[in-house]
Amino acid sequence: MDKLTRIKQLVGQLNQYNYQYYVMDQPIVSDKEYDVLYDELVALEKETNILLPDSPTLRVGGEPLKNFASHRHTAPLWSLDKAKTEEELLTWDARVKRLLGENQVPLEYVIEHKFDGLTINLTYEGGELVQAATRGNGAVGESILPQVKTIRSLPLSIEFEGKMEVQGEGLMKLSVLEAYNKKALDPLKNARNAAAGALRNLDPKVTATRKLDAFCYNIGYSEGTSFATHMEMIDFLRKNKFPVNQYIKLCSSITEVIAEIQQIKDKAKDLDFLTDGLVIKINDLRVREQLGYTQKFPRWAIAFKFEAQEVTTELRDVLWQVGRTGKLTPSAVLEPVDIGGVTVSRATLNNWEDIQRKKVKKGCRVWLRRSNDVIPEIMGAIEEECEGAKEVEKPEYCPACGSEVIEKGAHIFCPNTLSCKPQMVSAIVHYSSRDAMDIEGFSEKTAEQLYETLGIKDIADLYQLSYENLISLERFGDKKAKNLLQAIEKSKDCRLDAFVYALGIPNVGRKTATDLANYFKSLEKIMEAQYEELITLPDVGGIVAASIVDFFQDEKILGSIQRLLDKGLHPKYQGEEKEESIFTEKTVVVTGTLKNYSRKEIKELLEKLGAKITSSVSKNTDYVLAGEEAGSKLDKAQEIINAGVETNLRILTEEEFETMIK
Ligand SMILES: NC(=O)c1ccc[n+]([C@@H]2O[C@H](COP(=O)([O-])OP(=O)(O)OC[C@H]3O[C@@H](n4cnc5c(N)ncnc54)[C@H](O)[C@@H]3O)[C@@H](O)[C@H]2O)c1
Ligand SMILES: [Zn+2]
Repeated sequence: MDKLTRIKQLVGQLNQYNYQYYVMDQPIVSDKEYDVLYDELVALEKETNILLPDSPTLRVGGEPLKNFASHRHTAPLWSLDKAKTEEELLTWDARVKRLLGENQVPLEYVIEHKFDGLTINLTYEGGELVQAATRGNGAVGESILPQVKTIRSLPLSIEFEGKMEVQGEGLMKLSVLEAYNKKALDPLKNARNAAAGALRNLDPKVTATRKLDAFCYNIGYSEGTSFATHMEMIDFLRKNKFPVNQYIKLCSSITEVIAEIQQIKDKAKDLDFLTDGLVIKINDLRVREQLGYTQKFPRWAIAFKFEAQEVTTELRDVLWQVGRTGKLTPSAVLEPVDIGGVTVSRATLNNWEDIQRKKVKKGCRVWLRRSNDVIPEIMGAIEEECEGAKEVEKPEYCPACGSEVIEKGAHIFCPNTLSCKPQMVSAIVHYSSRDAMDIEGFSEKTAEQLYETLGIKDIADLYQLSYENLISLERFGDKKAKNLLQAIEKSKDCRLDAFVYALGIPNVGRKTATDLANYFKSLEKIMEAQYEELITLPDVGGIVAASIVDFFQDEKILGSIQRLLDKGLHPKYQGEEKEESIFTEKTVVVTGTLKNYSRKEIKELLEKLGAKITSSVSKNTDYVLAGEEAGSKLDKAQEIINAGVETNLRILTEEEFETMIK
């Protein structure tokens, strides 16, 4: 293909993607796929000097929708040039310095998050928010004032009275998106499009249901004030109570910028809002004026893009796997794809209902998102690319044992708890795991042998195994058999919390098992616990409480537990574990904000160290642990010490505390 043809093809394709992304808020390719084509176009245009008039490299964003009134911005809005590597960043910096020429001042740079939402431009006049608009094509956007007013963090009135345009990004917090998707009939695939789609919805009531947020980062125009630097401008925004993200870093060289990027790059995944990189800007606004703009970007700023955490790929198949509780979970088989530097070929689809809601079919292209290094999740299908795709069939029979399955809520179960192999094998492995009964020597392989060769169909059967049984198994010698028998015997004398965990109650992890043991102190009491009482425990919510109650109402389970007890199992409550420490029996007051502990964490740690925690300071207090911005309690402690009365009271900083417990 000759280059002109390819250029025409790319322009056509990218304009189509732009339309889907900017106008419809329904992208059909990932940003990564878009960027690859865009970069190819930029390179070809440079090489051939051919620039088609409708090339996306000449234009900002997309055209405004006719349904909204259009709004002409006083100061135009721009796109951002981007760098993906340190070299590209250095090239940008060199270009800036070259443009500034000889007698330039040393440059300062600010780094901010690059929020991935919808650009909003807010107009204030006489201290009131009078207009809000999308970026549109940079010169003209859509007027979306009622929609923007649903964002509670944006001020409707401010102190400053001149005319001013404030730019920011409207977004949906990731936790809000997750909560929304749990209930939504039509789950949202991505936080950016969720925010963009909500703000460009004609009905502000719909916008309000999405509970959007915003961060402001620029003043495009302001009457009667001027700022020397970006930092000054940001201060002004903060003073006028605009939502400004707390992260902003001032650097005095490009080397410092690069070091900072290295520092915070990996932390971006943990933020509660979507970002697609960082923005680096020259701090001095007069220098910005000198540098000016290209057709599309400011020359004084650049986006440093991170590796995408969202990609698209093909869903090839869905396999159903049977877990310990008999639940069938769908596991997606994908065409292998690189996501954030890792190649993945499997992903989670939570359950049958999830597959329906997300409208995914075998052969569809799907959106895949990776967060916090867990297994990536399929967010939804690209409906335009599901042609010829086949429905995922709802399993009628267990893939492992062939039993007819049953449905409970959104989930599908194999009811054959007695002879469905994966259920029994994983139940044995869980029961004997270190945090549970700690029976050494139970690999998955061994559990399979017991199931297949010895016909173990119930955990209680483990206590019936004989030396002859075990020695008859493949890869079992005298020593291995004896050790295993001994470990099984030893487990009869077990701790209550370990036993409760070993039972494998759905939604009850090790921590909850310990809490239950500490609270109820005996197996009988836990088995009889009522829902109302369970939910009074600190970390037990409705779902966990209901699982516990249901579990102990199941006849089969009660039978199993009884058989275990008949075999001589004796779960004992051992009392709460407390470490002997300098804090044992000491009275401690915590005040102010600690850097390394939340209130709950420090309370738990101190309790574990044996301290008594109280809330008011007196001369009988032993320690006041004072974090930042400690107030009246710290003053009171100081007073007591200064008064010279007889007291053991000591004030500790967080650092001192940490050295003491080392
Ligand atoms: N998937 C698709 O189909 C598709 C289509 C078009 C564009 N895109 C994506 O969008 C990118 C280009 O889009 P663009 O021009 O809208 O955006 P951009 O990536 O060029 O960035 C400019 C925007 O960044 C935002 N921003 C966020 N935080 C900021 C901060 N701290 N300071 C300044 N600005 C900040 C602003 O809203 C500004 O408008 C492409 O690289 C591509 O990844 C994807
Ligand atoms: Zn089964």
